[in-house]
Amino acid sequence: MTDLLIDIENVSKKYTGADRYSLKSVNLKIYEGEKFGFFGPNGAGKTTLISILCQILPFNEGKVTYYLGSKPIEFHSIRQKIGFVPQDLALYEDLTARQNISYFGAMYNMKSNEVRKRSVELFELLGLSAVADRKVRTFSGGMKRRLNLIAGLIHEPAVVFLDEPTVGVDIQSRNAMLSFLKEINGKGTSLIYTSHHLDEAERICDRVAIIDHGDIIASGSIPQLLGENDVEDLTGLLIKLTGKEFRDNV
Ligand SMILES: Nc1ncnc2c1ncn2[C@@H]1O[C@H](COP(=O)(O)OP(=O)(O)OP(=O)(O)O)[C@@H](O)[C@H]1O
Repeated sequence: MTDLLIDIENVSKKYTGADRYSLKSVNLKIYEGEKFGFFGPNGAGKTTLISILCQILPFNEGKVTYYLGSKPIEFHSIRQKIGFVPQDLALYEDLTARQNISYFGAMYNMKSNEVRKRSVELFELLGLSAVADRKVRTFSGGMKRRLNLIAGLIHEPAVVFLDEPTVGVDIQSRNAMLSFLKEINGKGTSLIYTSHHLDEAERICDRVAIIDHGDIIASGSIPQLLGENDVEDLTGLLIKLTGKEFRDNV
């Protein structure tokens, strides 16, 4: 087993004014170099958990410990090594793609020549070289998603949190994004990911956790969970474990 990366112990979250917990005593260990996925119905708690792990959101109870080279480390010491690709696009529509990435690079304290060099590589890999000097507001949804991915990865983080990174994109964009994520994972970047595209998850993830009503109801490798539950794929697993009822109309 590789080194521990994040240890989540009894983490609970109740939003201010809410009458129930969005996460209920969540326990989970994530290891260095993993491609780890959170899956579950709408409102299950995936974004809440990812936001807590990125320290964008506080939690009420429990503990999250981060590790580097198997030693516990304060989050602020590894902040620069963390990338976040949010579900809501974090882009400036009136800036060009290149200007957006320069902004994110500066936010991560990168030198401007470093940002330039890396953005040329990433624009090429994700098919944005020809439009790098166009304003983002002229971009298609797929182009914006690809740029959103570059924005979260420009500083070559060791760990990347991705909250539905491919929502609303076509097969071509998705394919380019997934190949790119696999490539950086092959070079050592840990990926912590959530999506409603379960076929995509099957391509990407080593291990998964299924969340429902703020509880982790199963976790393990995909083959292990499919075998234990006697189902063929992640869709079958999710339906078996979380049922067929709608969850977002309460
Ligand atoms: N700011 C907030 N204030 C109050 N409740 C919230 C807030 N954000 C989320 N919630 C609630 O917390 C629960 C978990 O929401 P969360 O967005 O984490 O789910 P999710 O699994 O990411 O859902 P989806 O798949 O729809 O994105 C839901 O019941 C949601 O209504």
